[in-house]
Amino acid sequence: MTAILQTRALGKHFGGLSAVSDVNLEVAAGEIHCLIGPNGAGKSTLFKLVAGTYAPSDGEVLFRGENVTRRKTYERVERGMSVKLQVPSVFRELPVAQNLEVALQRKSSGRALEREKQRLLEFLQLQDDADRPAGILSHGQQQWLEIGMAVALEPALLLLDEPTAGMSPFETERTGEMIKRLNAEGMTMLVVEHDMTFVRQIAQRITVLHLGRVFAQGGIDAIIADPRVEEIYLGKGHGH
Ligand SMILES: Nc1ncnc2c1ncn2[C@@H]1O[C@H](COP(=O)(O)OP(=O)(O)OP(=O)(O)O)[C@@H](O)[C@H]1O
Repeated sequence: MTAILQTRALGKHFGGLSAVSDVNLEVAAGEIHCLIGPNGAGKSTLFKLVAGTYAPSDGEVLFRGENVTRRKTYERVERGMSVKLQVPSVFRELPVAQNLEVALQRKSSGRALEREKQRLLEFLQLQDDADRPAGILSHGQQQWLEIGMAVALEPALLLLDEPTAGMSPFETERTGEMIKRLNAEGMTMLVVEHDMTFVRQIAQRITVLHLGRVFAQGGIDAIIADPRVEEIYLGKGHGH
């Protein structure tokens, strides 16, 4: 397995609270890797450590073989990471197409940019909304637009924090299809997600966090069949 992303004994504490401890995560090039776990397990904190939003208290982050632990988010983006956070942060006043242009300008210009913009609008099924302000799109469409803006950077690794939060089952399923299509084209994904139906739809490998630590790791079938994983979701794992 070639790991595109690795964390080594990664930890983050906030004062006396250990949000993430001793996490060794490996994301293989080409896979869709989901990060799951009960509320407060440390998923968002780990995500922010990988993205460079937080500096770790302990340990290292390696991306494409390079130690990026001290690198800022934009430096990680320059090296091929792209991040979509949980809350959509599109430019609400700007038309949908122009939002994509802003992102595409980092990689292309002229006719190539135009072509790529059309391709993305189609991919996101937002062609009919291209000239409307992004702020009037539905919540789900805004999430898609933001995925499109992250994808515009042509990342090797796309980080998605709860991409289906607030979506209807129909929108959730379509989001899964989009993610699988991007993955089939070669993009590696690390996805934090609560919705297990969605995780089943997309995940190839899963890391389960519990109380800030890696609780289980493996293929989707093994994780779903693991009674210990079910227990922590039911809350029985607490206090031991
Ligand atoms: N900025 C912060 N300052 C202090 N404590 C924090 C901070 N961020 C997270 N925590 C704490 O760290 C722990 C892990 O939180 P985190 O948000 O990473 O978990 P999570 O698995 O993403 O949870 P959820 O599924 O509810 O989003 C929690 O106890 C949380 O209260």
